[in-house]
Amino acid sequence: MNETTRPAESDPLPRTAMIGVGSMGGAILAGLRAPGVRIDGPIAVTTRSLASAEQFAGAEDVVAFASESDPEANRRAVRGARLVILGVKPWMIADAVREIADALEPGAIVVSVAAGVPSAAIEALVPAGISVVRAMPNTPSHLGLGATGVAPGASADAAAVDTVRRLFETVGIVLVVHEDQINDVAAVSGSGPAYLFLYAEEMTAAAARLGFDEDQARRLVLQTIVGAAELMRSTGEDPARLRRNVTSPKGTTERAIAVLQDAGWGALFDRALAANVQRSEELERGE
Ligand SMILES: NC(=O)C1=CN([C@@H]2O[C@H](COP(=O)(O)OP(=O)(O)OC[C@H]3O[C@@H](n4cnc5c(N)ncnc54)[C@H](O)[C@@H]3O)[C@@H](O)[C@H]2O)C=CC1
Ligand SMILES: O=C(O)[C@@H]1CCC=N1
Repeated sequence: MNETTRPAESDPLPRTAMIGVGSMGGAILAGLRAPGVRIDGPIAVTTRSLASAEQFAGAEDVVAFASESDPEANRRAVRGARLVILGVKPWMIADAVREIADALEPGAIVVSVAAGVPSAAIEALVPAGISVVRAMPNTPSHLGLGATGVAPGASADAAAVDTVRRLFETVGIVLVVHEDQINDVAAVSGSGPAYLFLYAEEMTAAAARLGFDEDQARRLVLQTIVGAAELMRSTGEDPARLRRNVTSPKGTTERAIAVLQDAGWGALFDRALAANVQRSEELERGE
């Protein structure tokens, strides 16, 4: 596993197209549109609805095509692109790839962010010479705070991996992994923001039950999460040590932590991550 971080300055990314701009594609797109990110030409995107495409009207850095009103939208978007990001749902990937296959530029790189779609399934549908790379990003990419696993398919050489690594470094940190680890990346960081949001929901609800109003509860919980995350990030300290700093012997935190640990907190994460990986494996089997 090989981790890299966002570079201060690098060559422009090659011309890029994105098929499907939903939660994940939209987050990547927002990250790519941030000041300082340099791309060779406007990013071509396709949305399903015309209304979604119209939000980009007048933008200089994005050209949008809507597939509901233009049957050629996806093919138009990928023409001229050296880098094509597939941002549709896993079960739509095969149809999308069949649709664009013969419009792809020779030598283009196709990046799929879909959970549970092996690179080989995409490689079987594209012309020879196209490189397929899998990526497993997460939605904080929107703010340049993403964590992405990148795994080459058999068709991708080191240069293709490097280009995709650079793409995702513009929106956060990147781990280059073997494809057999990509489901694990999905379980940890791909889905990870949702676990944190669930924690925030539950903490806010519990705080409200203690008597805080909704706004007070939200502010206390949000600032606690942001502050604790920033403390971890800025000090680089082991979270166990930071936890011990909060946990006075015979104090209040100790009692609460004991409740969480007695409830099997650690084992619960093992089960949740295993369930996540299992779901990726089901998607691989088309279930
Ligand atoms: N949401 C997340 O946090 C993450 C999602 N992923 C992967 O990202 C992919 C997309 O997931 P989401 O963004 O959550 O789904 P989504 O439903 O929000 O986005 C998919 C988008 O594709 C569009 N679309 C569908 N068919 C299209 C077509 N023929 N032409 C153009 N656009 C089309 C839809 O209108 C929608 O906006 C999935 O494969 C998922 O496994 C990966 C990592 C994290
Ligand atoms: O829930 C999903 O299937 C996708 C993959 C990782 C995060 N969201």
